[in-house]
Formats: sequence, C-alpha cells, structure tokens
Amino acid sequence: MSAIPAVPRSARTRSWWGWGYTDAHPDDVECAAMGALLPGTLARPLPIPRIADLPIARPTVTPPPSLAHLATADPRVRAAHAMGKAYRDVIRALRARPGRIPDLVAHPTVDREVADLLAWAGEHDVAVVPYGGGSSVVGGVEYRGDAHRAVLSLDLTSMDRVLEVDTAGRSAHIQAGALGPVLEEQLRPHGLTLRHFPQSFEFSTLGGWLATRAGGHYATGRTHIDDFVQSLRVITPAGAGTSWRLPASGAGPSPDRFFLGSEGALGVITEAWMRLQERPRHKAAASVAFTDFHRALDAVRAIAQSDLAPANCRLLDAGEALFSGASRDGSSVLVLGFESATGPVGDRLASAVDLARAHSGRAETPPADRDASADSAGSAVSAWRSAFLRMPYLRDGLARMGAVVETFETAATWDKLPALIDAVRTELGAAALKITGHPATINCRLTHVYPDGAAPYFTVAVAGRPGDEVEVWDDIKAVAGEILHRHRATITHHHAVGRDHRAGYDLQRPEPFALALRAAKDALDPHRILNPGVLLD
Ligand SMILES: Cc1cc2nc3c(=O)[nH]c(=O)nc-3n(C[C@H](O)[C@H](O)[C@H](O)COP(=O)(O)OP(=O)(O)OC[C@H]3O[C@@H](n4cnc5c(N)ncnc54)[C@H](O)[C@@H]3O)c2cc1C
Repeated sequence: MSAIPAVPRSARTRSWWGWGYTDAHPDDVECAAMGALLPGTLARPLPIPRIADLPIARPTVTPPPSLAHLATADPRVRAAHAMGKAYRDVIRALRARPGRIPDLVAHPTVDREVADLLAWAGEHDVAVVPYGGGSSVVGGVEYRGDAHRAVLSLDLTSMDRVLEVDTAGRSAHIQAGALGPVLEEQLRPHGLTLRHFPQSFEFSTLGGWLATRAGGHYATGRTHIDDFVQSLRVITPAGAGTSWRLPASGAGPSPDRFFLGSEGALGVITEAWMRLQERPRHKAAASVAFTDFHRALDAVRAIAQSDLAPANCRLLDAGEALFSGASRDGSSVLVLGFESATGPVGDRLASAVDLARAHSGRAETPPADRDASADSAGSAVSAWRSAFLRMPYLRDGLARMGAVVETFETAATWDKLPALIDAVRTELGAAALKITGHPATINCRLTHVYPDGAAPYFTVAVAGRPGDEVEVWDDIKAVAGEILHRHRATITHHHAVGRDHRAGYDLQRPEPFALALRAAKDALDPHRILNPGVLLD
C-alpha cells in the first residue's frame, strides 16, 4: 500500500452557466455560423448571462457556528450550484430563469462534517442536494418546488484524495469528490488507471459516477462504473456504513448495487475502493464507411457477438458523421478502436474490419498496432474524437442562437433497435416540426454495444420559439420518452433518472421494486431531506 502526493488543480475558469472552461466557449462569430445551419434561429447570439441578473434571494437559514466555516452564501457560488449542465439548464441561465437557487453551498472535508450537516438539515427542514461536478443532464442537482424551508447544495469536491493504492490487489481507496483528472493524476505514478472516461470526465466526480451509474466511453467490456466497485462508504441520515472489500460475493442482495444509481436520494457516498487496470500500451484504430445504416447495424451486431471486444465500436449515422467531419459523402461511419496493456491488438482490429466488410462496409486496410502514446490513426477516427470533446461547447453556442438541443440515450435489444431508431427519426422529427414550426436535425450514434443489443444516442436540434425554449424542450422530451416507452427501450442507458426522466422511470420499474425503494427511503431518510424528487417522491 502506498501514500499519494497532492495534486494541483486547474487554474482555468469554469463557466457557471455553460459547459467547461470559459476560454473554450465558441465566440459570437462561431455561434452565428452554427445558427445559420438551423433555419429559424436568432439573428445574433443571446448575450453571455450575468449572475447579477438572476433573482437570488437572501438565504432563509443560517448554519450553526460549528458548521458555519463549511458553508457559503456567496451568490456566485450559489448560482453555479443551482443547476446541472443539460441544455435545459444552459437555456434557463441564458434566459435568467434558473429556478430555485440553493440558500447555501457547503464544502465538507471529512465524513464527520457530512454527517453533521445532514443532522442539522434534518432538524431544520433543509433539503440537501449532493453535488459532485454538477454535470447532471437530468435535473439531478437542482431543487424543484417549495416543500422545504431551505436548500443546501452539498459539494463534495473538497474530498478529492486517493487515500491509498493497493498495487498488488490493483485497487485504490478514493474520496468521492475527486474529479476525473484529479483522480487519474494521483493514480498515474502507480502505472494504474480507473479507465473510466465518460464524455464529462473533466468535470464530473467519482461520487457522481457512482450515484448515477455512469457509462465510460469504451463501447464494450468493462465500461460502466458499476464494474469497478469493490466497496462503498455511504453516509445517510440514519447512520453510516461501509461494505467489505471483496473481489466478489454471493451474500444476498449487494449493498454496493443498492447504493449505485441512488442519485443522492438515499445517502451520500463519501469513499469507494475501486478496481484499477494497467494503462494500455497497445492501440489500433480504423474507420469503416457504410451506404446503408441498417447494414451497418448488422455489422456492429456481428462484432459485438464476436469475442473481439473493441474498446471503441461507435457507429455514426450520416448526419453525425457529417457533423463530426468523419465523412462528407453521406455515408454512415463505424469508428473501431482496440487497446491492451499486454499485447498487440492489430489482429483483432483486422478481424473486426473483415466482419464489417462482410456486411458491405468499405474500409482501407487497417493500420498496424502502434504504441499507445502515438497519435490516433485514421483521419475519420481523429476527426470524430476531436468533435466528441468539442460537442458540449457547440451545444451551448447553439443555445445562444435560440436553438433547442436535446440529447438523449437509451438501450434496447437488437430485435427492437432498427424500428426504434426509425421511429425517433420520423416521429420525433414530425413532432418537433409541429411544436416549433421548423424542421429538426436528428442524428444518431451507437455509444455502447452488447451481444444482445446496443445503446443509441440521439441529438435533436431545432430552432426554438424565442423565450419559450424551455417549454419546447419539455414538449420534445415528453415525445421522446413516449417513443422509448412504446418500444420498450430504457428511459436512460447512462444519463440517470434525476427529475427529468422520472415519468419514464416510474413506468419502467416493477411495482414491488418501487415499494421497496419507498421503504428504503423512509428508513434511511426519515425527514425526506435527501435530493427530494429524484428517483421517487
Ligand atoms: C457534456 C456532458 C457529457 C456527458 N457524458 C456522459 C457520459 O459519457 N457518460 C455518463 O454516464 N454520463 C455523462 N454525462 C452525465 C453526467 O456527467 C454523469 O451523470 C456524471 O456521472 C455526473 O457526475 P457529477 O460528479 O457531475 O455528478 P452531479 O452532476 O454533481 O450529480 C449527479 C447526481 O448524483 C448525485 N451525487 C453526486 N455526488 C454524489 C455523492 N458523492 N453521493 C451521493 N450522490 C451524489 C447528485 O445529487 C445528482 O443526483 C454527461 C454530461 C454532460 C453535461
């Protein structure tokens, strides 16, 4: 077991209202150029919002002297903790309609302080919203309604240390508030990695990943945060507990599984022992073009059902391929990638490309295996990768042009996928036209693939009704949820339930399970202060 050095934090300024760093936001010219691609958007971008324009009331509670040093009522901090980072949040900031802003933001540094804050909140009818990186896209970190006297945002990011690394057992004891880069930087000296890279990696935390059952960007194999959990420490209003560190256990229902995905409604995750991996040393990537998207789906299914296990197997439809620069001729593109810490992967890549060719894919001969530190192979592959990281910034630029942008993801079995994807394109497209009077762009990519199905991710962009973008988004979201439900596709594959997916989640979960969840809430959170409205009422 070894001790871990401290890690410096980024000096760049994070946006309080939009994605990422302020210095990476598209400027007015870039926003206008994007808006010009969508008929009906504004002539010029909405101004960058100012905190001074928000309706920020004075806090209605004061913490006791013993906890006062942990909490702030600074309007800038409170505004930055009022919402997550969905389109809906960004447009509400732009339109100065943030909803209820927390009265206080607390930054506990140890478990005792978390427990004391929960006890104080329970006694004073203060709702507590656990907050990691604040990258929720489902209304997970905001408070809706007025049932509580006050709202406390419980920011865990001061608890961001890797406490211990067990190199022999390839696992690490990590505090829940560590942001992705902070966590990986502390593991790097050990040659190990958690290898969990959601698109939001830079601005989301271990605790947030665990509380939402996040999905990393690897297409197959171990990519869900669930796969890496060895043990969890959770603090609830009814007491704290830590599960045993075990490689596996068949002792009844799993306590870790119980808290995974609990979204701050059942307790606060403060620490976890996580399984690690060696850093990959071999990589190989290639892209395959398809004229027919449905043939491409068949190719992906064949690859997913083989034993090749690609790290990346991302099928982009023609719109998505065009937008990311992976193709300009109307083809769908399959981006394939392999990596390994132990041996060359070029043969696996070649076999996957052969399978794709057998389903009418067009591919160059794949490049040979290369050192993992080398630059990406293939222009379509690298074009897609850069676009992937830039996408959230562009979404905010489109929001400034008054566009409505909704991204939603799901998963379904192979027998249902083609009809589901077609229905989203046609039915949601028609609904968006009816709601806004403008044609929508709807793109699709597969983010994760399984032997028995896959996870499609949709992006819908359409000009909004100026000033009513939130209502338009809500209407489009409701139609999308209805289509998913009708096709027996999950309301979310990795974005969580939060408040925005409640209707779909309530329909999806079996009633005895809902009963058990309500009973668990009653037992663990008797004053109903933990993230009210998330997962259940
Ligand atoms: C641009 C963008 C890209 C994204 N890409 C992905 C992706 O690739 N894969 C993916 O899975 N998701 C993705 N997301 C969604 C989001 O990043 C994930 O849900 C992430 O896991 C949230 O982590 P966070 O630390 O930001 O949590 P927050 O947003 O702060 O919180 C999310 C939920 O977890 C609860 N919570 C947070 N910390 C704790 C804790 N310590 N204990 C108990 N409850 C807690 C909160 O109360 C809330 O309900 C993306 C979001 C954006 C904006």
